[in-house]
Amino acid sequence: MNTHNVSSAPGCIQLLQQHKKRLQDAQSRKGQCLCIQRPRDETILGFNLRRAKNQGRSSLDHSVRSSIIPPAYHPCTRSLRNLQQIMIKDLRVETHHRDTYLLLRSVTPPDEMTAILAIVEDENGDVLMLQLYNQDMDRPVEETLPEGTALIVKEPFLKLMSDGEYGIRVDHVSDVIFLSAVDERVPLCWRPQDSPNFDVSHWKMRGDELCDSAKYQLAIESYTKALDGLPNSEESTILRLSRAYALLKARRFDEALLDLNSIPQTSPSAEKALVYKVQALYNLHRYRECHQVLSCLGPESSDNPAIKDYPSRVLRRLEEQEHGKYQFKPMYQASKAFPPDLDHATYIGPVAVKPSSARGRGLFTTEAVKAGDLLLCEKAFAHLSANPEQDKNVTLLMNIETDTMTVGTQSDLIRVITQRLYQNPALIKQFTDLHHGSDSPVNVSDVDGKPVLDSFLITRIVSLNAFGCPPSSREYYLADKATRLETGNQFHSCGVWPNSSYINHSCDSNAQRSFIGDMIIIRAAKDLDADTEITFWYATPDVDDFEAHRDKFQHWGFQCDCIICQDYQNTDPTILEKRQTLRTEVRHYIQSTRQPDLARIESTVASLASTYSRPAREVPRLGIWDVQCVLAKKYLRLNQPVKATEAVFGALESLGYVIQGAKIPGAPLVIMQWGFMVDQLIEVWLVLAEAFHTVSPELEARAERYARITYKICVGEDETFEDTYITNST
Ligand SMILES: C[S@@+](CC[C@H](N)C(=O)[O-])C[C@H]1O[C@@H](n2cnc3c(N)ncnc32)[C@H](O)[C@@H]1O
Repeated sequence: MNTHNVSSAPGCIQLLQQHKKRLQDAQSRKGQCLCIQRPRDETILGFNLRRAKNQGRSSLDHSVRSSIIPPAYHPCTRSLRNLQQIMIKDLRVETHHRDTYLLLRSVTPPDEMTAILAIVEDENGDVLMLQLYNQDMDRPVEETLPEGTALIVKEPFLKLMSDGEYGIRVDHVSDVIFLSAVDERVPLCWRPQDSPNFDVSHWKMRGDELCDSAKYQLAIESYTKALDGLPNSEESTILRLSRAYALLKARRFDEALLDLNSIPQTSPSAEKALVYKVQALYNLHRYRECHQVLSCLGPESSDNPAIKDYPSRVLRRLEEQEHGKYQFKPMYQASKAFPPDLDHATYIGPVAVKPSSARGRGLFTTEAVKAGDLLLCEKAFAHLSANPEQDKNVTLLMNIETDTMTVGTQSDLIRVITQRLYQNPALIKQFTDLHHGSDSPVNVSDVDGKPVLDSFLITRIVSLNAFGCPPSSREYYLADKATRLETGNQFHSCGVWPNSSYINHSCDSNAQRSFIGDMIIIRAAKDLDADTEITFWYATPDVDDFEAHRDKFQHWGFQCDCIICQDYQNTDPTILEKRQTLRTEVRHYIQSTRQPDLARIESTVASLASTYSRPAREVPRLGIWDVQCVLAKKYLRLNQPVKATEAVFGALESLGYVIQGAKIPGAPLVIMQWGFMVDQLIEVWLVLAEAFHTVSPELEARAERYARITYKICVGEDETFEDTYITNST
C-alpha cells in the first residue's frame, strides 16, 4: 500500500515488455536438451572476470539493480531419499526437474547480485552457473558459498538467462541443502584428502573459534556436529549453551530457546542459560515471560552487562504491549538510526479480526472508540528502509505475472522475510496466514527436518500486504508538498505489519496509519461504535484523476464500493466533466494573480457544490474542500476572520463533518460527526483557532483541541504538536 509502483512509467513499461519477450523466447525452448556452449575453463574464466568487474564497481556509481520474479513454481516437498540424482548434461531448458536432485560443488568464489552466484560442477565435471535467491545477504557471501562448497539442489530448474547462457535458478531456500565437507553424501573425490574423523572436543573448539570470529552460522554447524558425536551429559549441556549463544547471535531465537530449555536447572550452566533466555524471549517479543525469567535470576546475573538494562526495558515494553502507553518523542530520535529498527512492543488495542462480507477478513472494533484513539501500534514483522546514503542505487522489482514494477526495498524485503521465517519457523504461520489471493500454497510444512518455504507465496503476501512508508509521518508532514514530490523517495522504504494487514480499504476510511521508523500507528479517524469495520486507504484518493485512483485496486483484485466510489459511478459523466472544468478554472483563479478574486472563487465553489447531489454528511465532497481551505487562509491573511471561519466550516462540512455550534455565536463547538480525514485539516483547525481569537475567543481553545486531535490522527501522536507549531511559526 503506497509502495512506489512505477508500472505505468513509460521506461518501465518498455523494460517489462523486454523481459516478457525474453521469457516468451525462453519458453519456446522449454524442454530442449541443454547444449553446453562453452568449455569448462572458459565458463569459469568468464565468471571470474565478471565477478572482478562487479567487485571493482565503486559504491559511488549509479546503479539500477533489477530483480525479476519469474513465473511461480512450488518448492520441493519430497524428502531427499525419495528423489533420484540427475546430472547437469541431462537437464532440460526451462524445466523443473521434479523428483530429482543435483549434487554439485562450487568451483569459483561467489559473486553477489540480487542473488548469490557461482559456477558449480557435478560429478562428471560439467559446469553451469548457479543462482541462489533469497539467501541471507547479511552474512558475507563468501561464508554462505565458499569455493568448494558441496550442495544439493532439489528439483532443479534450468533457466535460459538474459545473456543467452544457461543457469540453475533456485528461488526456494528449502530447495538447497548445503553439505559439510565430511558429510557422507559428498563424493569421496570432493572431500579433503586428509579428512580425519574429528571428535566432540575438536568440533567444540572449532565452534568456539568461529564464535570468536563472529561466524555464528558456521559455529552452529560445528556445535551440532559435536552434539552428533555423542558427548556425555556434561559436555552436551555446555555444547547446547554454546550453540544457544551462537543461535542468539544469528537471530535464530526459537532454536536458541530449544537448546536453553534442555539445560537442567541443577547444572552449573543454568544461570547463564537464564541470561540467554532473557535475551531470546525479549527478541521474540515475549515480554511477560521475559519478565518472569528475570525475576528468577540470581543477584550475580543482575549485574551482567548483557542484560543489565533489561528489567527497565521489559517494564517499558509491557506498558506498551498491555496498555498502549508509548513515549513517542524518543522514538523519533531512535528512528534516525539506520536501519530504524525501534526497540518497542506491539500494542493491539480494542480490535479483532473477523469475517468481512465480500472482503475476506477485516479488522473490527471490539468496543466504541473516539476519534484519535489508538487502535494499533505495531512493530514491523520486517521493514526495509531505503538507505539515504545509497539513494544512487535503485532496485527495481519486476513481476512478469502481475505486470508490476516497484522501486525501492520491496525485493530485499522478500529476501529478509524468507530468511527470518526460515530461521524462526514458529513465525511462519502468522505470516502465511496473511492474505495471498487465490494462490494455493503447498500443504507440507517441513521435510528432512527443515521448513518448506515457498518464496513465491512470500512474494505474493508482500505484494498484497506491504506498506510503503516514510522515515516518519511527521517528517513527511513537515516537508512541504514540493519537497515531497521532488525527493519522491519517501515510500522507497517498506514493511509488513501483520495485524495492520487485516485492514481493508475504503476511500471513505475511518482510520489513519502513520509511521515512526519501523512502527506503524493506527488511530481511529472518527468516533466508531463497537463492531465497526476499520478501514483505511491503500492509495490516497485523487479527486483530479479518480478513474486512475480506482484502477489502482486492480493490484489487490477488488473494486472499491465505498460510498464515494458509488456516488462517483452514479454521477452522470457530463456532471463529472463539469466538476473537473470548474476545478481547473478555480485553480487558475487561485494561481493567476497575487490578489485572487475571492468572490469569484466563492461563486465557483457554489457551482462545484451544485455538481453533488447527495448531502456532504453522507458522501464527502472531495472536489471542494481544498478550495475552501485556500479561501479560509486567504481571508485570515486579509484580516477577515468571520469570512475565514465560514470558509473553514464550509471545508469541514464538505468533508462530511457535522459540527454543532458552528454557526451559532457563543454556542459550544462540538464535532457531532467526524468526516473525511486529511492532514491539511490540522492547519485548517488552527486557522479557525486564530480567527476565533478575534471573533469568538471562548472557542479558540476548542478549535486548537480539534487541531491537536487531527494532528494525532495524521502524524500518529500529539507529543510533538507544540514543537511542530512553535518551530513552524518562528
Ligand atoms: C491487505 S489484505 C486485507 C485483509 C484481507 N481482506 C484478508 O482477508 O486477509 C488486502 C486484500 O483484502 C481485500 N480487500 C481489501 N479492501 C477491499 C475492499 N474495499 N473490497 C473488497 N476487497 C477488499 C482484497 O482481496 C485485497 O487484496
